[in-house]
Amino acid sequence: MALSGAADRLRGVPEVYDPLTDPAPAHDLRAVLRIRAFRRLWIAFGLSSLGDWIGLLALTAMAKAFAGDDYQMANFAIGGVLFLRVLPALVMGPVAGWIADRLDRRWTMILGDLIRAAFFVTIPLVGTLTWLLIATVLIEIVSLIWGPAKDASVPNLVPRHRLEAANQLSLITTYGSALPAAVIFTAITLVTRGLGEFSIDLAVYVNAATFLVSGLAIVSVAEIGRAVHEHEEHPTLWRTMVDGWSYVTGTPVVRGLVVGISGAFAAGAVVIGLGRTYVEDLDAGDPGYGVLFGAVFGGLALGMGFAPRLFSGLSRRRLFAAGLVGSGIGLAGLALIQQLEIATMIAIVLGFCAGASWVSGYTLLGLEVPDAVRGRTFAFVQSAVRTVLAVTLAVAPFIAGAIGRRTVTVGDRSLSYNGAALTMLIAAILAGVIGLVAWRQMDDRPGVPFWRDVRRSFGKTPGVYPTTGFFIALEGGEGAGKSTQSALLVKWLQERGHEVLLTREPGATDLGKTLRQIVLDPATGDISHRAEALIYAADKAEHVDSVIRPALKAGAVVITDRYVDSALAYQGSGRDLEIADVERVNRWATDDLRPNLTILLDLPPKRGLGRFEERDRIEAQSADFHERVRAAFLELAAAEPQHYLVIDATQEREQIAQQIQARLLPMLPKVEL
Ligand SMILES: Nc1ncnc2c1ncn2[C@@H]1O[C@H](COP(=O)(O)OP(=O)(O)O)[C@@H](O)[C@H]1O
Ligand SMILES: Cc1cn([C@H]2C[C@H](O)[C@@H](COP(=O)(O)OP(=O)(O)O)O2)c(=O)[nH]c1=O
Repeated sequence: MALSGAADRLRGVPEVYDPLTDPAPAHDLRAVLRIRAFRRLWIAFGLSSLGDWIGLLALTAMAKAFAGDDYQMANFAIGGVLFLRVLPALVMGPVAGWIADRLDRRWTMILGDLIRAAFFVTIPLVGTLTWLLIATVLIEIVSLIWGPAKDASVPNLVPRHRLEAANQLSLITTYGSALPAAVIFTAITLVTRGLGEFSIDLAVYVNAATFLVSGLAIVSVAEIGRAVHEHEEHPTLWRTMVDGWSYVTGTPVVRGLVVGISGAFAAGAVVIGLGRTYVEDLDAGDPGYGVLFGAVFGGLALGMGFAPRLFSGLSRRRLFAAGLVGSGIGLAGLALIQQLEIATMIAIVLGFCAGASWVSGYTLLGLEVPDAVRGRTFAFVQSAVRTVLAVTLAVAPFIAGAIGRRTVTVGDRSLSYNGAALTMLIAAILAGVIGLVAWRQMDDRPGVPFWRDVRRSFGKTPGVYPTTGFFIALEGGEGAGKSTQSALLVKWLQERGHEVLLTREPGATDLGKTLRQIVLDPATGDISHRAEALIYAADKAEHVDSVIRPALKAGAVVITDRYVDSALAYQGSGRDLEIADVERVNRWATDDLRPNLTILLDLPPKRGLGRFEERDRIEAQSADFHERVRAAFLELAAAEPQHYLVIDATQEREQIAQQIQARLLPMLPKVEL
């Protein structure tokens, strides 16, 4: 890869960026932005989001201006705008997804942006409240089709393992643009204060301009394409809606995700909806509301941006559920602790948890749902989320108002509470319950304690992935078929023109042979577990330094039969050592060099050991030992699916080989012919 790259540079051929061979870790946001098509979509989308927020601020301000001085009228007008913004989603969310799935996604987005720009321009030109409300509905309908078209295109632009980072960026952009939008809006209205109503008109025009530019930016993203429907009959609209609904409700994982994503959203919305009355009860007024609002949004952005990386030891499903429970706990904290400074900090944590949940939920959904129904499903989620938003924003203050402020006296103790706090407490319980249900339904690591996963997240290094050559590790228990598959793999790679080096641990170097002799000979007897771990680690250090790294540097595909995961599984989980300690030693020994792909051949230990008769010192360990080893391998793979291929090794040799080839094909460096 590097050799051909260097040769290309010498010949003056510009190197084509290939996202599949980019060695940057999967969560690297910059790596997604290196993909040109996605970058353009992202810019367009960022502008649309910015416009959306400016539009929200400008239109509410304008509605108030149209309504005049009457306080109640002004509230109705503002309420009307907010309500009409969510109404279309409630009525036609699924239909919008159906339409988005049928249409060319690129043209849907381009036209959608241009139409929205045009509608926005007409609002100040016509200048009546009625038209403002009608235009709001029309703009919202267009947005409803635009959104799913955008969401559904992302998986076609970025490789699977970068989908999470891409979705994270989308979400950060959606909510991150709220702040610059507020600044722009304030700046416009401040600067043009003397111009009266024109000042808000100007904000609306700026907003229209962002949509115009966004539409033009998408013109250049030719890769977006449309969903594949070639051999499919076109079902009726009604059928599609019923199918969409039954698909979402009939697939437990998808159903759990939709419920959970809505729950995360509701937790944030409760704070926004109740925030104004909540801070009033703290005697904090408007600035307090601003701070609380900012805290939730800030936390949300932080959660979306950093949670997956910070908690890299948690699987996405676990992060999703834990985020929900965390939001519930945060809400309960807000309800119980009525002091602005602490409440602000809790609001940040709450936003963070909701954001973490949301970004992992979206990512999981993108991975679970097939391309042909993705538009429909995302549309479904969006309408579910908007419904929840509308209901929460409308119902929460109502409940709070109905409860009012009360003081209960029991004996000589009196307890004061207010409606907003109590409503938050109810919402907290709901969010917590949804989170726990999601956890129970979707946990992909049963039996692994949550806190162990969390602890594992900290102190973890991202690892070094080879940028030249390609590094493959085969892992699995005894007799899983590693030697068999590595031989088949070598043959296949060589046929495709790759330079291949097959090696193994322990014992691939002179030093290694001696160490192997010591550590595997039954005559060695019982040695201290730490000594055993260090011998294996010493073998690895020599192996990486004198065999693996030089071969990778020369551009070869290196296949090793066992690597660091074996040490983590055998010495870490099989023995009584702390996995984290074994990991530190081995990361140091290998200079943190990690395989681009680890192929785990998973087999019940009995079947593997049954495949041969002799036993070395390790193979002779108890059945429990081998069960723990197997579980440890699976756990390692589950935590980082983008770097693993787990294969059911009870299958036929050929079948296994084909699955390995299919996964490797798009990842391998190009061969220079
Ligand atoms: N898919 C398979 N199904 C049945 N037997 C297999 C399969 N793959 C390998 N074997 C046999 O199982 C034994 C162990 O395989 P091997 O590749 O040496 O495993 P490992 O290197 O993981 O110890 C060998 O006798 C091999 O022929
Ligand atoms: C690389 C490595 C292997 N081992 C064990 C696993 C195996 O039982 C043994 C290697 O034996 P070997 O016969 O080479 O492996 P296989 O069973 O795949 O043919 O060493 C560790 O305990 N720690 C390690 O770090």
